[in-house]
Amino acid sequence: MTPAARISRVEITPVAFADPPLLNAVGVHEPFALRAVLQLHTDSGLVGLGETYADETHLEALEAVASDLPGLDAFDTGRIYALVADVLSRRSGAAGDGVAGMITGASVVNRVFSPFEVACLDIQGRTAGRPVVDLLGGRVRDRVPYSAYLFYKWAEHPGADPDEWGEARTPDQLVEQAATMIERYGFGAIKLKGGVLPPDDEIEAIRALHAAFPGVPLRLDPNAAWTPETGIRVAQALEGLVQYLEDPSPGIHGMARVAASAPMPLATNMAVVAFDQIREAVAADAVQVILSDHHFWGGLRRSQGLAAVADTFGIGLSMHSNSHLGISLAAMTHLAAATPNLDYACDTHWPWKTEDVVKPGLTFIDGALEVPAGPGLGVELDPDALGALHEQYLRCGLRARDDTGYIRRFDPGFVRKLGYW
Ligand SMILES: O=C([O-])[C@@H](O)[C@@H](O)[C@H](O)[C@@H](O)C(=O)[O-]
Ligand SMILES: [Mg+2]
Repeated sequence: MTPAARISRVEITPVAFADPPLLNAVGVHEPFALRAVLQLHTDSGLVGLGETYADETHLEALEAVASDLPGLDAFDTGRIYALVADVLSRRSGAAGDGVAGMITGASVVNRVFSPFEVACLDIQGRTAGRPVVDLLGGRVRDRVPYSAYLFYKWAEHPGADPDEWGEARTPDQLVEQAATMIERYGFGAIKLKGGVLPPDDEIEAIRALHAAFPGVPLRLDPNAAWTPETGIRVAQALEGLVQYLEDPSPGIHGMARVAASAPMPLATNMAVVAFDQIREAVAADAVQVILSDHHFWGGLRRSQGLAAVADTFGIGLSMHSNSHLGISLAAMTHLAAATPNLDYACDTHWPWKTEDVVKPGLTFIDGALEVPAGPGLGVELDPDALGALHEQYLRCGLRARDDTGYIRRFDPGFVRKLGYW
């Protein structure tokens, strides 16, 4: 019988890694993105890794759970889920939000549980000598395709040197950005983060990408910056040009109005971010693709639960990404490899970062990742890199993601674009 993997100690390390000035509907990325790295130690000397958001309210919730974990078995994730729910129910202000960019309605229990579950699966895999994908039902694909994630961006953070990507404000600059990303990683699908320029400019950008990369599936995601009327107009203008249109308008009802007249599927990581929102979305036929994200859907196994629900209702499944490091990329890859209906190329912010905490890094070939061979997640922490990025966290002074506050330092009249155009 497999020995128990008793958790003896939990370490939570907030880190900051350099992030370019990427624009979105609510502002611009700050010079550093924040993440928390979890290390679950067992009596037997194993260490399981997890990665999650690092906004202060989230860190406090993680710490509260961490102090109750020692003594539990890493195979007992059901019990650990109940413990997370219990710990959070006893904390005032546990619903503290502010972690995931524009994801605000997700379940706090699922968000807090997620990195612990991933770290437990890492331990389970290391104990059994098997990769995490095998604990999720085994691989249904050996290679997981990802998409090129394009952003409008400034050439540099104010006061800093230009970054290697340069400015992107015009269709030509976006085409150049896509060409570089595809040359480096081989991506076979392209997503453009929109909601930055007026919709007609973003339609032009998609037309330019379509002309430059014929046959490559395209997606546009304005993060609900448009009214439903505009969403319908843009959707019709993009007929035949995009694979899906992501979050054109706010809320389940806004999405349902656009969906009724849109010639392509609508995808979301904003209108449906928790299990209790699915019923209403299905009834309204508001979304045709859900972007899963194990960081807020409650870990890898719950994300597979989401996959089963999506399959039941004929809803497609893709994968969402915020800025992340290699532990999360490994977890995303194991999950996607084991989930049959997760068959769109996954999102990843990966090309935008230059620093990491794992070794060896994962390598994209032809736009896809091979499932790490394992055991567990198949990535190892680099203690020096972890220490350096933790120092960077301490020095940089950022304690929560605030794209709006940052952009308003340079553009005081900036307005967040929710149902704006
Ligand atoms: O990082 C960003 O700017 C993205 O806009 C991110 O916050 C979103 O959550 C995400 O990428 C999305 O697909 O909506
Ligand atoms: Mg999105």
